[in-house]
Amino acid sequence: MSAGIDLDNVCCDFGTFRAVDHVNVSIKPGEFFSFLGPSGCGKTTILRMISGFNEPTEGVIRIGGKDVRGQRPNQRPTALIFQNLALFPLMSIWENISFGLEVRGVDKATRRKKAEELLKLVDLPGAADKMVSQLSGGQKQRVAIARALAVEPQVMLLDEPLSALDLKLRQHMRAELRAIQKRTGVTFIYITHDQGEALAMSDRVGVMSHGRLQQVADPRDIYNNPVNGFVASFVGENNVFSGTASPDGSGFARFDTQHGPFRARMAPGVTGKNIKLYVRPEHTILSETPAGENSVAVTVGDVAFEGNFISVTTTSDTGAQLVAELRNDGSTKVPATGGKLYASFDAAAAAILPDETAV
Ligand SMILES: Nc1ncnc2c1ncn2[C@@H]1O[C@H](COP(=O)(O)OP(=O)(O)OP(=O)(O)O)[C@@H](O)[C@H]1O
Repeated sequence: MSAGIDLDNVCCDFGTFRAVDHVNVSIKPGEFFSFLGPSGCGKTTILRMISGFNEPTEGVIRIGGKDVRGQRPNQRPTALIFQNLALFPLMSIWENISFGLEVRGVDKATRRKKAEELLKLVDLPGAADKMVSQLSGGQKQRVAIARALAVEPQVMLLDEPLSALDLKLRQHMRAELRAIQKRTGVTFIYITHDQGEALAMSDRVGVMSHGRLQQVADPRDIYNNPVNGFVASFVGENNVFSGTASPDGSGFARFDTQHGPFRARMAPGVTGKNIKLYVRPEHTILSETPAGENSVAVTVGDVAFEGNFISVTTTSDTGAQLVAELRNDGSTKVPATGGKLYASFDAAAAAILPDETAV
């Protein structure tokens, strides 16, 4: 069983400081939803309000359609997993997993059976009688998930559970977590400041800044169609230009900058003083002759070999820095530092966006 969660105009104040500011989102039953944002943007506070450790100052939280205001954490159908797993070192793995059931008075044979089922689910069959110290970091993480699932929560709340693991294991655990979520069908709400993690695992991502939800969309849309400069910059890299836009009424605009005029996408309704043009390094092309519109003469600076791509930092004659990422297919021509080239980008691959716009 899984439940949906509605956050309806939710605010959370600590004294005069507003940590969560009018957050509105409906998370569907069985969805893998991530809150993504920098440190201090209010992610943990949202999770704590859903689990009942904090109450909203304003607004309503519904779990499975029911207003949960006033319900204590243990009365809510949620389970919380932290980075710090707090497994019991003196208990075996199966005892750790079934601890919540023991507290509820479930008999030993049923507990053991349930623990073994859950160990299969998290891909650790045969680990029941091991001790915590005999497991690797990733295996401990799976035991923590099994322990949380043992009490059959309708919603799992995960607070940066992978951040203590090394990079390779973290990447492996992304796929594992996603698979466990799909197998159980339980709603997962995951918080992280790691964009790769959020994009790789989630059905939808909510990007947060300063307590406000900036955009809620599926990972592709977050990356390909960020609604503002904050989302564009937090999720991926960009070349950024300041300037003045003149929309042409067809979803594009001329953008006058000190480096010359450009053309880029501009959604209707985009206004504000702090609009800028954003284009991703992988959409920035280097060529020996100007390549149509949005072309700037540049000098090649740093060339960094990153394995699957080559990152080339260039500077225009007017002082703009443009980074181009060239995909390494084994025969990619690597530009020489000091070389004179043209950097260009397609108008459809660039977007004119405001700084921040909360949803
Ligand atoms: N109990 C509290 N009292 C006062 N301020 C708090 C309290 N809890 C959180 N805050 C503040 O609220 C803001 C949001 O904190 P929160 O822990 O939700 O951020 P976060 O996005 O989860 O950050 P991190 O990724 O660093 O954990 C921060 O500025 C934090 O200092």
